Amino acid sequence: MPSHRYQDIYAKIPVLTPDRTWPDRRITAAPLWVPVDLRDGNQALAEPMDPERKRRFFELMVAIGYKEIEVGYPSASQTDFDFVRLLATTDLVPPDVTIVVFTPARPDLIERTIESIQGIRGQVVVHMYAATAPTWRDVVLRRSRDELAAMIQAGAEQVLRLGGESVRFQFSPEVFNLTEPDFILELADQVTKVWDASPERPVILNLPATVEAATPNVYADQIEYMHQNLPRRDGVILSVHPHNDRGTGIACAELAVLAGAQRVEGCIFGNGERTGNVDIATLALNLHAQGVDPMIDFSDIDGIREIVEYCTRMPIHPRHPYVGELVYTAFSGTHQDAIRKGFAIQGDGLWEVPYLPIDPADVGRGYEAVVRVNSQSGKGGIAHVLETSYGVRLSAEQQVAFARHVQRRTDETGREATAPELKALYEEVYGCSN
Ligand SMILES: CC(=O)SCCNC(=O)CCNC(=O)[C@H](O)C(C)(C)COP(=O)(O)OP(=O)(O)OC[C@H]1O[C@@H](n2cnc3c(N)ncnc32)[C@H](O)[C@@H]1OP(=O)(O)O
Ligand SMILES: CC(C)C(=O)C(=O)O
Repeated sequence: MPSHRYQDIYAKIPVLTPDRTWPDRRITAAPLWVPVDLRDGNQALAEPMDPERKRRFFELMVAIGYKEIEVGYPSASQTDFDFVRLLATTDLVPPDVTIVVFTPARPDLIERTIESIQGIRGQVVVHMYAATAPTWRDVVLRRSRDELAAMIQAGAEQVLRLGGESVRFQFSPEVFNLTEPDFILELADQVTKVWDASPERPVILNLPATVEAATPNVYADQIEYMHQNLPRRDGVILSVHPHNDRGTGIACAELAVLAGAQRVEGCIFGNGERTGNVDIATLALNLHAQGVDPMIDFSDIDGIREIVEYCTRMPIHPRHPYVGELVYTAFSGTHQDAIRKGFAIQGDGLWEVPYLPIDPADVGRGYEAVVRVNSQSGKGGIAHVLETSYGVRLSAEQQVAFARHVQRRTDETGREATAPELKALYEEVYGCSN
């Protein structure tokens, strides 16, 4: 492998160490979740969502409890523009939900963005981004730091001038995690000054790991450094936007919250550019599994999944945390045995069933699929299936003996033995139907 072609983050930008407190903290409350499925998720799809899909997705997000929703990139396409107009001219946005629209720092596109939100009731966040990392500055925008700072200043002023009282401002320095920290602080100072950021009218400073570039502890340090050094900190909502290039988007988001982030952007099941945006369902249900109210209702996770799969036209992997078809299922004998014993003593109190981090019923799943039998299974699992599916109780000796029959059959076929197949085999072996 030509690994010599790559360098770690320390060779690229200064990574400053904060007065580090995040390793000793705990997450005791959910941050503000902001889904970007209709923008970052949508821009990553081979077939972007049509108006009907956008609307269904939006209604889903409102129904499960999101309070701030990025609804699109109105200057990118007529579909996006028209969707924002639909929200502005109907009562689809409840009074307690704030919508966010996304724009680059280009005067014509800012103008078009502001045009799209005319007439929206309540507050709207205009989210402006600009690439600030050295490679993007040099290669993509071909602007010096000063030129870029001037462009961002002009964009922030334009949004303020055109936006009116109900608009709030969000700024994202793109590829924050690969931008020099002193430049981020300079830009943060600039935009919060333009907007006169205050607790009453805070500016959202969103610090994206646009492309993951280091271990999550580095991102946590970068976020905590900002948390401790940002100018007008009480007038800033510190937001993060992790992607998943290294497969550590979840860890980055969780450590970032420990490090001071108040708001997290992501997509429900992690759709998004390349390997995806951070997965908000996993983040939220990780909190639920630690006894913290996630503030989003995932009690019908399969209903949510159906809509997300329809809108994105992408299937969800069977091993996907919390929602995958197989994530509450054990095929292996010792796991099945432990689950069965756990179920036998589980009451209404604290959830203590081994190998099941949460009760599947919390997300609307039944218990039928918890134990499935194949050649890796043992007597406990087989007995569990017969008992829960058919009320057939095997004695201890029968369990041992019947498991040998099942083992022979599953070794022969190489397949799973379904509950009806186990019942048929039981009848074959014991010559009875109960
Ligand atoms: C990390 C992110 O997710 S960023 C969001 C990415 N999302 C999208 O791109 C989806 C929607 N995009 C689009 O519809 C189009 O790209 C548009 C309408 C925004 C712009 O379209 P076009 O004018 O055709 O330009 P194009 O798509 O080639 O974009 C590149 C131009 O934008 C400039 N640009 C890129 N980012 C920014 C920014 N944040 N602010 C200002 N200009 C920018 C580039 O420098 C380049 O300009 P140049 O042609 O003068 O070199
Ligand atoms: C927040 C914006 C700029 C974004 O989508 C990203 O950086 O990934």
